Amino acid sequence: MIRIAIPNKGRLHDPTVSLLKEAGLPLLEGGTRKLFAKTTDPEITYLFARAADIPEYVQDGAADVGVTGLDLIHETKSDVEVLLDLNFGRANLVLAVPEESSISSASGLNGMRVATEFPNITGGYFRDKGIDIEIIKVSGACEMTPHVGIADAIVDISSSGTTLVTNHLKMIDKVFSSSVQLIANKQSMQKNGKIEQIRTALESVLRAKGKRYLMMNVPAAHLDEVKRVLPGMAGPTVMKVESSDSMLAVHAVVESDRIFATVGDLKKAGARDILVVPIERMMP
Ligand SMILES: Nc1ncnc2c1ncn2[C@@H]1O[C@H](COP(=O)(O)OP(=O)(O)OP(=O)(O)O)[C@@H](O)[C@H]1O
Ligand SMILES: O=P(O)(O)OC[C@H]1O[C@H](OP(=O)(O)OP(=O)(O)O)[C@H](O)[C@@H]1O
Ligand SMILES: [Mg+2]
Repeated sequence: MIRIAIPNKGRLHDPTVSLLKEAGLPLLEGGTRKLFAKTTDPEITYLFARAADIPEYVQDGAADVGVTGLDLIHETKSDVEVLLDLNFGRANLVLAVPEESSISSASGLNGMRVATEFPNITGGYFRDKGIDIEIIKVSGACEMTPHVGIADAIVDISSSGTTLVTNHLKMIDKVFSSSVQLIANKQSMQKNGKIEQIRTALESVLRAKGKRYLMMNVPAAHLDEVKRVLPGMAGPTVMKVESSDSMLAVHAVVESDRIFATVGDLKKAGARDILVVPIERMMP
């Protein structure tokens, strides 16, 4: 039996649930007030927990696998296996001071107070630089603290940067770069191959996200031109069209961000009836 801890609410909940569904492990019974949910695999259950608690749940074996932010894994100093970068929930922990402050680098904060929800990461950052500061631990609304005389600077999460601007703060350094990770308990890793299967399924979804499947008909006389347009990764696959002697069906996998240009070039090279299809999963 494998128990996977996933964020019960907050901004990580929905994207986590969607990704698991795409990987073939949908939540069968949901609802944010539930503690557990089943999936199509009888050997796997979901446990709903706060994103910040998941690293320790996984470290201690309350869950075998977890989905949570790298910042939370480091902050809690959890001893877990990081299996896969799930490539969403990207955010930076940044060092920021009031807009009007003359301080422009971490060293300018020697002897001052820094408010944060991440005392361990923040402490480590300043220690590594040999800068002595006092950490003020807060559990939210960190941006407010410099304006009410509680702190001189903050280390807080920033993604679009809007919150900093709204609160008249400016970033002076990037402290930590985070995104959501798949993690596992170290002992559970040895239990069976199920965790590796989960990792592979998620990886195959992520790999497919940046790709599209292209299908087209190509008159045989134009095949060489069409092949020149199609980037060299895999294929293309070329098949005879049964009803025609001179027409070929060509299939290829193409990077999503090259689709627009590639389709134009394929048309010019003589391809017709071009279809662009999303790919659900790609296994090597
Ligand atoms: N813009 C953002 N603000 C806050 N956290 C973010 C942002 N983008 C990504 N994250 C990541 O989300 C995780 C925090 O998840 P959590 O569930 O606590 O967020 P939340 O949506 O702010 O929940 P809450 O409403 O309880 O504060 C961290 O790993 C953090 O790096
Ligand atoms: O750079 P931005 O895109 O503006 O995002 C960053 C902000 O979002 C988060 O706050 P959240 O909404 O989670 O509120 P909280 O502080 O109560 O957790 C985070 O703590 C920042 O304040
Ligand atoms: Mg928050």
